[in-house]
Amino acid sequence: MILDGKAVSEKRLELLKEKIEESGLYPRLATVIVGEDPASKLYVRMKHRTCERVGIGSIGIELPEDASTERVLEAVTRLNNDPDINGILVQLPLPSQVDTTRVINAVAPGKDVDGFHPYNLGRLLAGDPVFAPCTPQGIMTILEEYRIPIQGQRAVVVGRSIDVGRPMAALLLNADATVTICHSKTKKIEDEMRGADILVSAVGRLKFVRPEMVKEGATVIDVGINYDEQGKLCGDVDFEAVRERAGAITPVPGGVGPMTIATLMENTFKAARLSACCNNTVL
Ligand SMILES: NC(=O)C1=CN([C@@H]2O[C@H](COP(=O)(O)OP(=O)(O)OC[C@H]3O[C@@H](n4cnc5c(N)ncnc54)[C@H](OP(=O)(O)O)[C@@H]3O)[C@@H](O)[C@H]2O)C=CC1
Ligand SMILES: Nc1nc(=O)c2c([nH]1)NC[C@@H]1CN(c3ccc(C(=O)N[C@@H](CCC(=O)O)C(=O)O)cc3)C=[N+]21
Repeated sequence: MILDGKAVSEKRLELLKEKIEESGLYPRLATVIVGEDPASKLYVRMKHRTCERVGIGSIGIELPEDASTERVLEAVTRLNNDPDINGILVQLPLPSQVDTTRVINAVAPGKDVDGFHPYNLGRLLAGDPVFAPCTPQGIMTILEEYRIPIQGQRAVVVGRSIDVGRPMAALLLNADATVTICHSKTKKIEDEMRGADILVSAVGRLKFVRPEMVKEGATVIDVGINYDEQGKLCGDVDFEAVRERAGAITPVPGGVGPMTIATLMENTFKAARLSACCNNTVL
C-alpha cells in the first residue's frame, strides 16, 4: 500500500479551511528567511501559498545572507511582540555565522508553530504536547488516516535531529509504541531496522534503506529529501525495491513533505485559537 501523503494533506487542508472559516479568526504566520538558498526560498513560498489557500495571513521577513545573530534575534523579538502575528517560523538551516540555538530559543513558545523551542520539545517529551514539530506530527496524521496500528508496535527511527528524529520518537512513544532511535554511531543498524514494524528514515542519504533492512509487511516512512545523479527528488528509501517487502510505504515526493506543510497550517490555527480564547494560559 502506498501512503499518499499528498492526498491526506489535501483532505486535512480542506477541513482546516472550513474550521478557520467557522472560527471567525484570521490566523497569521510570519516566516523569517536568512540568505538566498533556492531550496529554502521554494519551501517558504510553498508555505505562503498554502496559507493563502486555507485563510491564514502570512508575512515574509527576508534578511541578507550575512545577517548577524543579533539582527535575526531582533526580527524574532519584533514578531514576538506583534499581537497580529500568531505563528513564527524561522526557516532552517541558517547561515553558519548565526547561532541557531539562540534564535530557536528566542521564539515565544506560544508562537512556536515549528515546535523547536525547548519548552515545546519538553512538553512533547513529558507526554503533554502543545506544538509538536510539523514533520513528525504530519507522519502521525498519515499513520492515523490509514489506521496503521501503533500501540505495542516496534518502531525504529533512524536519525536524532531536533526537527525530525527526536520528536518522532517522542510522538511514537506517546502513542504506546516501543521505540528505538538509531544514528550514525549505532552498531548493527541493519538488525535494529529489521526488527521494526514501523520504520522511519530521517537520514538524508540516497538509497539508505534497502529491502534487506526491512521486515516483511513493515510500514516504511521516508522523510529524506535527496537528489539523485539526474537531479531527481528522491527519499532515503530505495523505493522500487523496498515496496515489494513493505506493507505500506510513503513515496517521495508526495509523502511526508506535503504533510509537513499541512501540519504547519494546523499549528498556526492552533496558535491563533490559543491566543484568542485562553490568552495562552495553557502554556
Ligand atoms: N519531508 C520533510 O518535510 C522534511 C524532510 N527533511 C529531510 O529529512 C532528512 C533528515 O533531516 P534532518 O533530521 O533535519 O537531518 P540531520 O542531518 O539533522 O540528521 C540526520 C540524522 O541521520 C543520522 N545519520 C547520518 N548518517 C547515518 C548513517 N550512515 N547511519 C545512521 N544514521 C545516520 C545522523 O546521525 P548523527 O546524529 O549521529 O550525526 C543524524 O541523526 C534530510 O534529507 C532532510 O532534507 C527534513 C525536514 C522535513
Ligand atoms: N523552520 C523550518 N521548518 C521546517 O519545517 C523546515 C525547515 N525549517 N527547513 C527545511 C525543512 C524541509 N521541509 C520540507 C517541507 C516540505 C517539503 C515538501 O512539500 N516536499 C514535496 C516536494 C517539493 C518539491 O518539489 O521540492 C514532497 O515531498 O512531495 C519538503 C521539505 C521543511 N523544513
